[in-house]
Amino acid sequence: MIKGQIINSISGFYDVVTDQGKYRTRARGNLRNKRQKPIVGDYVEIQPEEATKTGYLMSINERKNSLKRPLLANISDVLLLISAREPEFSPKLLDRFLTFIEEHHVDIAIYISKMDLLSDDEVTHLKKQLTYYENIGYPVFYSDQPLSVLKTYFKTKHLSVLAGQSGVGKSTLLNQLNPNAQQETAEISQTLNRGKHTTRQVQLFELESGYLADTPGFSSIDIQMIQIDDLRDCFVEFRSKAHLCQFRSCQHFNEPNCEIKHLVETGEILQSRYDMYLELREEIERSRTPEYVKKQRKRRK
Ligand SMILES: Nc1nc2c(ncn2[C@@H]2O[C@H](COP(=O)(O)OP(=O)(O)OP(=O)(O)O)[C@@H](O)[C@H]2O)c(=O)[nH]1
Ligand SMILES: [Zn+2]
Repeated sequence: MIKGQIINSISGFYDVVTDQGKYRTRARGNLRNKRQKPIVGDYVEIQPEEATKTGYLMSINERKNSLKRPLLANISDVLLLISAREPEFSPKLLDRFLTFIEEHHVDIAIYISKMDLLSDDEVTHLKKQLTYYENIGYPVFYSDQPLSVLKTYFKTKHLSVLAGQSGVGKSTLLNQLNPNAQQETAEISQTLNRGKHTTRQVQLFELESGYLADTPGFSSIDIQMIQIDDLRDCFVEFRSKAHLCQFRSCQHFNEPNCEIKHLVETGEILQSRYDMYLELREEIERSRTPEYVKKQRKRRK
């Protein structure tokens, strides 16, 4: 029996990378009976068949975390791509994305693409805007920096996920980081066209150390599934200062002696971030999904 990690899943086959190479495996019957469905990112044990580099997937280790869209386990961080232009940079959109991703309890870094479309003044302005985000703890990268800066960051990560709206440059960046990516994608599509009932989960691409996941479908921002009481914790700078509020359960809304509201007044917390918090609260309140249903769905995760 050997240990490895699933890096690809196509039509019931799981490609598992181990110290001894890659094996194309199938889930063993007992896994299926237990209704344990392996997903990309899972650490597993396999029974290898050396001659054919195939094997059986015998067991799945407990997951550190998991995402639903894309379906992935054990991710180390999300690299959120936002374009400086085309589509135009919007702090509101950035805040929405951050909130939505924070809800999954993963590390987040920000990458600003298409910096070449800005004038020098616009570059200065945008970078100034983003220092706030760096100060609250998000690493920020820019497409006008050498790629080596981003590569150094990835050296500390094992399984990263690229996220962002359509057209921001995810594929472009992926191809810069891994020049084989385009070819790998083409090969996978070819395999898929040949199969009949093909379902593709998500594809991992190799980086110098670790993997990067391309994410079809991570572009929608489904704020509605966040429970209203959890929303405040999706704002990192609120989270780190909330212990200074008078009430532990403070929602930073209309409670007295709220440190967060105080910090908004002094300018230490960005007014636009606080406004977004209120906006999202309202959106969640207006959503038709009752809180008890969300709680149930959350429990099932
Ligand atoms: N000027 C400029 N254009 C870029 C940059 N990055 C990407 N683009 C262009 O933006 C367009 C969209 O890029 P993609 O890499 O396909 O974007 P994507 O995020 O993968 O889009 P989806 O596949 O729809 O999710 C393409 O025409 C790219 O050539 C950049 O840094 N500068
Ligand atoms: Zn408060």
